[in-house]
Amino acid sequence: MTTTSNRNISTSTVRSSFLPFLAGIAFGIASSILYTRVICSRNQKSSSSSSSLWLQPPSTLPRFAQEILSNHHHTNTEKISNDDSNGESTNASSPNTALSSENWTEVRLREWEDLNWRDANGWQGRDLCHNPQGLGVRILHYYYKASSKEMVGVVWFGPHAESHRGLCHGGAMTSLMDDFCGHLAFLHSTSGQPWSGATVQVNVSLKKPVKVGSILRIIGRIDKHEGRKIYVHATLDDGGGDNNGGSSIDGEEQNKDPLVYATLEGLSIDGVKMSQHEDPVSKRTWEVEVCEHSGRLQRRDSGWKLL
Ligand SMILES: CCCCCCCC(=O)SCCNC(=O)CCNC(=O)[C@H](O)C(C)(C)COP(=O)(O)OP(=O)(O)OC[C@H]1O[C@@H](n2cnc3c(N)ncnc32)[C@H](O)[C@@H]1OP(=O)(O)O
Repeated sequence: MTTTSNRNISTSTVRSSFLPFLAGIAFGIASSILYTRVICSRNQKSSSSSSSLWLQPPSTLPRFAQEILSNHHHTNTEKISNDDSNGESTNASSPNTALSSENWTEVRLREWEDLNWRDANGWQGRDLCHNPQGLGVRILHYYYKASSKEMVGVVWFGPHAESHRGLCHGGAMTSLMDDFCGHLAFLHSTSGQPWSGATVQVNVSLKKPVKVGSILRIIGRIDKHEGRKIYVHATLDDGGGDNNGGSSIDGEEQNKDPLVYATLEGLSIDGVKMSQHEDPVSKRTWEVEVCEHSGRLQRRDSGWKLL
């Protein structure tokens, strides 16, 4: 009797303490499934949507960039000779006005765009600023005007340019300035060849932090060409207009002074040969042509004709 009742007591005790335990486990499993399915999928969604935001520059460029792209549209081959005339300089501080003067050519190097050609012709990696798949600082376009020795570029600061919490590394801005100084000097070089010269000084003044994901403008000119020394001044800014968030009370866009993020005083030495290669690629020259697809003037290296 005693034994049976003890058994009953112990069975019911076990039942009463085991059931909540089982229920607890079931609840735990259900919660973890719920967490995995709902919370994690939400996290995955947000991380994938935020990362996809940053994999490419935005498809809609700011107004200054659209102006740059539309204002250099030419089809008249007569402009090619004008473009090469080394005329007097224009005011580099009003670039959008200068852009409408019809003498800008898009600068294109095959090694920036044709990655198979690049790999087959001695390059060993990807360009720091011109890699079409690059996620750091990426120059989307360069336009050059020989008559005023000016260049303007559209630049995207991608996710790999980040330093502290959504802000870009000063080195990303400085890399951009180095590239700008070098290529402007190459375009102006007496040799008429890409990569002819070397940048020896890049004095960059960082004025304002650049946010990751920004599209900015770099604009500059050759200040002086003394002997082999080419002095370059450039400004990284937001292009003015509506890019700094300005709009008038009636909603119309205001033209504001551009916000300046950095300035450059650079020096390149003309004609320095940094590479020992002696082949058709190293003998390329700059050629100005009307692009058969867009009808736009382009300053392309002659390597596009090399098989
Ligand atoms: C074909 C492949 C080309 C690749 C090009 C790559 C594009 C680049 O811009 S590379 C970017 C990084 N830059 C570098 O790595 C450059 C490193 N520097 C060097 O290799 C050497 O300094 C080099 C080869 C440029 C020197 O060239 P060299 O022909 O000997 O010039 P050098 O005679 O020393 O100097 C010429 C003038 O520039 C001046 N100068 C040279 N370096 C500097 C400097 N850092 N700051 C100020 N002035 C300078 C000299 O004082 C001299 O002035 P002056 O004529 O009044 O006496």
